[in-house]
Amino acid sequence: MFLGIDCGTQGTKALLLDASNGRVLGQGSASHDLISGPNGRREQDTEQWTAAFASATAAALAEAGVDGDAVLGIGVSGQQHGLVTLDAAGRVLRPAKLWCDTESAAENQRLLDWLGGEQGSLERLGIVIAPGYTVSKLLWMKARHPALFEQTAHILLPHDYLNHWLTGRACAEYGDASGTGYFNVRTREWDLSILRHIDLSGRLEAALPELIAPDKAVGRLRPEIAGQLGLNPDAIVSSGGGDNMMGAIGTGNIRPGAITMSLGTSGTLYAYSDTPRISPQPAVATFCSSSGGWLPLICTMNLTNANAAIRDLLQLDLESFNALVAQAPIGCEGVTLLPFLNGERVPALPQASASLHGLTTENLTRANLCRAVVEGVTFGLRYGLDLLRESGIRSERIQLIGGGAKNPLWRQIVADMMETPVVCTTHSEAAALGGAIQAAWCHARQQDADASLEAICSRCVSLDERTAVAPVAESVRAYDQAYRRYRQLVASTYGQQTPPDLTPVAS
Ligand SMILES: Nc1ncnc2c1ncn2[C@@H]1O[C@H](COP(=O)(O)OP(=O)(O)O)[C@@H](O)[C@H]1O
Ligand SMILES: O=C(CO)[C@@H](O)[C@H](O)COP(=O)(O)O
Repeated sequence: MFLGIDCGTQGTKALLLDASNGRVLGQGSASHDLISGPNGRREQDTEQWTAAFASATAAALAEAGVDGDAVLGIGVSGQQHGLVTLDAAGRVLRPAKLWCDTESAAENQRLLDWLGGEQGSLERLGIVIAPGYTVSKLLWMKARHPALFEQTAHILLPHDYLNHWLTGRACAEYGDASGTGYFNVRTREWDLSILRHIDLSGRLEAALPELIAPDKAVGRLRPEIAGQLGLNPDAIVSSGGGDNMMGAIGTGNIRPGAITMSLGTSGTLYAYSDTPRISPQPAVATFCSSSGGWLPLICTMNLTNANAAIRDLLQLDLESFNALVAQAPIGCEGVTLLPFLNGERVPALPQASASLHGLTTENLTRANLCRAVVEGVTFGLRYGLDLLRESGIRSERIQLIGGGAKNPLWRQIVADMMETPVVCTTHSEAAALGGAIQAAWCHARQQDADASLEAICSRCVSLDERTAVAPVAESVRAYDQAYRRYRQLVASTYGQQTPPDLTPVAS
């Protein structure tokens, strides 16, 4: 039995997997709050993660009716890029600064200039550092919290922090490390010089966790944690990884040929590659995978959070919101919402705010507003898919995961807007499933050095053909029109900030 945990932005999900037959025996979840502040601050208390870990795990074990002693391994997936700082005694110094925090966008620009711009960043790191990546948070912390910065003895990503809490060991693996901005994705090594540029004292280099390969164990549970969680003290903790890397494993995206799209707090799109094929497109982040290869990825910052903002404004529950989306026609009778509430990573508009266009007395309806936000966030992913395809990535189908994938209408919107068939995997909590699968792989490798991840994925991952939808020609044409309008509006609203490849296309 293996436990997969996914510490996402809005909550933690736990899943108990019988890896011998691929059956998911139990699941649990618990939510987190965001600390929002001025200038795009988005932080979270790490105590919420550990508390949510414990309650989601208890719920999964209870649903399965399984004793925690039966758990042989745990794999932790976590929201990428967040910064957790610990002092020498292992105490958390301040709330975790998250992937969606744009407060350090100016620091990111300064670091990008130091790297020699997008080209310099690509050459040196294999990725273009973007607002939200860990590295700019370090520069921000040095300026804003110098006393805490001086006490920093460990710099960890969210899932590294949870692994440290579980085992007492500070480790990192390549996939999540590649989203820090101080890691070379080609050579899979830390890039020390950017850390030295931030701080000459050597403090940051000394605070780096040890890198391990994705099939290696971080260690075993600390006895007090095993007791607290009611888990087997001999259970191993696998390397874990970023939620997208674990989502790739949990959708079987460990060989070239598939594209996974996640509709979570963020919108992501990624495909496995067995070589570090660095995309010349700055928006495509060629991260490492947590299965031995690479994972070119696109991430939009505003997705279900933007839906939630409109839902809250109109005081709607999820069901009523989805019903209103279904009532409005494609294109929302001319209403377009550019959903960049907290700046945006793809398209690269870190300083943008959201805007609403095309309102008239006739079309200003709740249904059009609800649909306009769903269309607006999905257009960002359409732009991302075009960039991924321009980088040479092909796939005949999109595998859809994340909370939003549960909505059949959104699945059809994705199929029509991307002009590509869509299908969900049987288990929508793909990142938690990926964690459990990786733990099973790591456990198997301890007995047999050749144990294959592919064999476990083929037992545990399947597509749910009942969710399969194909694009409808008439809708594809209607979205194409609406997407042209979206591009024109981005260009006219954000002017010179607009990425050159997002300028309007001729009709
Ligand atoms: N049926 C649905 N239709 C639309 N959105 C949904 C549906 N079910 C869940 N969601 C949204 O999915 C989001 C959570 O997705 P999830 O992938 O768990 O996020 P994260 O991992 O970022 O915490 C929530 O904002 C929720 O409103
Ligand atoms: O920043 C990225 C990817 O680069 C995000 O995808 C985060 O990893 C957050 O994920 P969710 O909470 O939306 O799952």
